[in-house]
Amino acid sequence: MACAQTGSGKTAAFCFPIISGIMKDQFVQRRPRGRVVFPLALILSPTRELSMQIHEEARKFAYQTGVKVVVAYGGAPISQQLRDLERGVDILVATPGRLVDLLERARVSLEMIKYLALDEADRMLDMGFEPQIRKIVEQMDMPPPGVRQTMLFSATFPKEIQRLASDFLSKYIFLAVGRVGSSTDLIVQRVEFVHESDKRSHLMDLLHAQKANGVHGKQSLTLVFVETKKGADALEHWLYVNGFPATTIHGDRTQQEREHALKSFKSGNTPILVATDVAARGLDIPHVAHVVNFDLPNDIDDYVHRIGRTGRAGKTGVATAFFNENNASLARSLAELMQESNQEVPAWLSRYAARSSYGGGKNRRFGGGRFGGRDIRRDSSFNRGATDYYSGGSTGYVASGGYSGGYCPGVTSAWD
Ligand SMILES: Nc1ncnc2c1ncn2[C@@H]1O[C@H](COP(=O)(O)OP(=O)(O)OP(=O)(O)O)[C@@H](O)[C@H]1O
Repeated sequence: MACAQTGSGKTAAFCFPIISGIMKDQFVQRRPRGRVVFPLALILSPTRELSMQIHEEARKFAYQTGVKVVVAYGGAPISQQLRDLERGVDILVATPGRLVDLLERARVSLEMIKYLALDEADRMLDMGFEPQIRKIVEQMDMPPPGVRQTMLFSATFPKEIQRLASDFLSKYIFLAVGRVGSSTDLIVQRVEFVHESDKRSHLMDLLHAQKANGVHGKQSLTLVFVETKKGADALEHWLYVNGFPATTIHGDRTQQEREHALKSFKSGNTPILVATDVAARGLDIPHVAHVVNFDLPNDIDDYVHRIGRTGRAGKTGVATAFFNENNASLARSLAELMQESNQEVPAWLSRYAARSSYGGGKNRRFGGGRFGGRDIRRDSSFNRGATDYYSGGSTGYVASGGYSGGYCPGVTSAWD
């Protein structure tokens, strides 16, 4: 179970060990049985675009190794994906829905899986995805934990989800770089008080100011997050008629439209992308200079992922949030997060924070101890072998700004 801030390079952190493991152990690739294929590794991610991105990265990393990487995701014709699978697959990158489809059609068997990676693991295991993940991991033919190696990666890891995740692991190591759920201080975070009715004109002011400062165009893209699909379409249209070429990505658009929008944004043809949370996690788009939370999410972890679309791989970025009374339940967690990453917290936000209590909205990570920012096995309420795990007197678990890990006795850490 591994946590590190957005943009810090988690994709490589799970891809390299998988590729290297496959090469080193020289697993005998099982020949397809009829039309069934037997991948050795499975990487699951919550969105189609993220699966595509991981596939592209993994293919680069596997260049000339002979390790074959194939992707399968929904919304695209299955026939091409089946043909790709038939050409051979060592690592399968997939979204859960399409994978279940392939398993039910008996075109993929998980019998030979040695490595299972869940990217954005907390999202994969929250309400929406848990049944599909359980089906894939526990009810098909995948080898049990211990026989396969399971890796869970995310920048955030709420307690409850850590608990759930432990079902898929045996004697696991918890690794955290920095504080779990924190945002990188490469991102300058600004929060502005904007009434609902003023949001559009405020956004327009921001965009005009950006333009005046030369921060506009191909080299400095702006990503605007809104709450609803309808809201995304409406804002895109409004921006367009007001002279700011924009495009949009959300769940009601066809996959082709989504891919086209992303391409147009990446290339700078439409330097503004209006998106729902479907674009919040994992997407690595160079030159995103500004993330605007036009509508703030209810969950602070979602905020962390959204702003993490900028300030990646050592680059700096800016994130602006429009806050008003409707977001009061987020005030406390937002103020704490900002403080933690050395940001200036406006006095009015601190006042909101002082008035509100934890547990508002869907602030899962405040379900108990602050930030859920550590290995839950250290909590006395979690008894499943907790003492055994730590009787080795290992190191601290999550140290702010440093590396830390919790180990089972006899397990060596990557940092030793
Ligand atoms: N060692 C490295 N040196 C330079 N760039 C790197 C290195 N490792 C990763 N990168 C680059 O950093 C960027 C961010 O990596 P990646 O997308 O894996 O982040 P992440 O930690 O998965 O973020 P998120 O939590 O948002 O999914 C990518 O463009 C990647 O190519």
